[in-house]
Amino acid sequence: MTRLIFLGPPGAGKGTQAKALADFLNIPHISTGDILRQAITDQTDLGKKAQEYMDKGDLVPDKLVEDMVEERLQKPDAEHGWILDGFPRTVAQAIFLGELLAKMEKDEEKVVNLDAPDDIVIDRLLGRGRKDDAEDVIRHRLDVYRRDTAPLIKYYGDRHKLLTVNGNQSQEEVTAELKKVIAV
Ligand SMILES: Nc1ncnc2c1ncn2[C@@H]1O[C@H](COP(=O)(O)OP(=O)(O)OP(=O)(O)O)[C@@H](O)[C@H]1O
Ligand SMILES: Nc1ncnc2c1ncn2[C@@H]1O[C@H](COP(=O)(O)O)[C@@H](O)[C@H]1O
Repeated sequence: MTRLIFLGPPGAGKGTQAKALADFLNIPHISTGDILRQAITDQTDLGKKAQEYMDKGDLVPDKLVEDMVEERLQKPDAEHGWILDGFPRTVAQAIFLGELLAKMEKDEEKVVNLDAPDDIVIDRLLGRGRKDDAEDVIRHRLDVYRRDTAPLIKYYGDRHKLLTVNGNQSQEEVTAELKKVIAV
């Protein structure tokens, strides 16, 4: 059973790799950013609440994202594994997820830390062209990552759940390294 969490700065390639690996393993790729962007497109209550945070590159409040993830992980397609991309992003979210998975008796998750240097990820994101990929917003998202999300590397390392993969390689090389690392 594969339950993987992808950690890493914006632009490290989490979405790209999570999608490739989820297709390969035939399990759902659950991206909280994708779910939130869809909610904005659909103009749901959640989307309306999330939009101002996302446009600025700030984190959406924990409770909104936690409820969304709890609902998603209980869907039938998530029964036999998943890859979570973009969640958790704060220690509070990690504690929430740990308790949720323990309650669901599915708490043998592993965490992949996919890293790449700032100059590389900034270049990649400028080329991606999403609404929140303007340079000032990218730099803010990197600051938010360092302040709120990077502490999760130690959090999961302390719990012996952390695997590390170098995101500063070609997409094919990263995929190959990932497959090797998750096989151990
Ligand atoms: N190994 C790679 N080499 C070069 N470009 C890459 C690589 N991996 C991903 N990219 C490109 O970099 C951009 C960002 O990748 P991706 O969306 O997967 O990152 P992310 O970590 O999910 O970012 P975010 O957290 O901002 O959503 C995309 O345009 C993608 O095509
Ligand atoms: N786990 C999350 N907590 C708070 N805010 C989140 C979370 N996941 C996504 N967001 C918001 O969505 C954008 C884009 O996320 P990507 O993972 O880069 O697609 C992010 O900046 C937050 O505003």
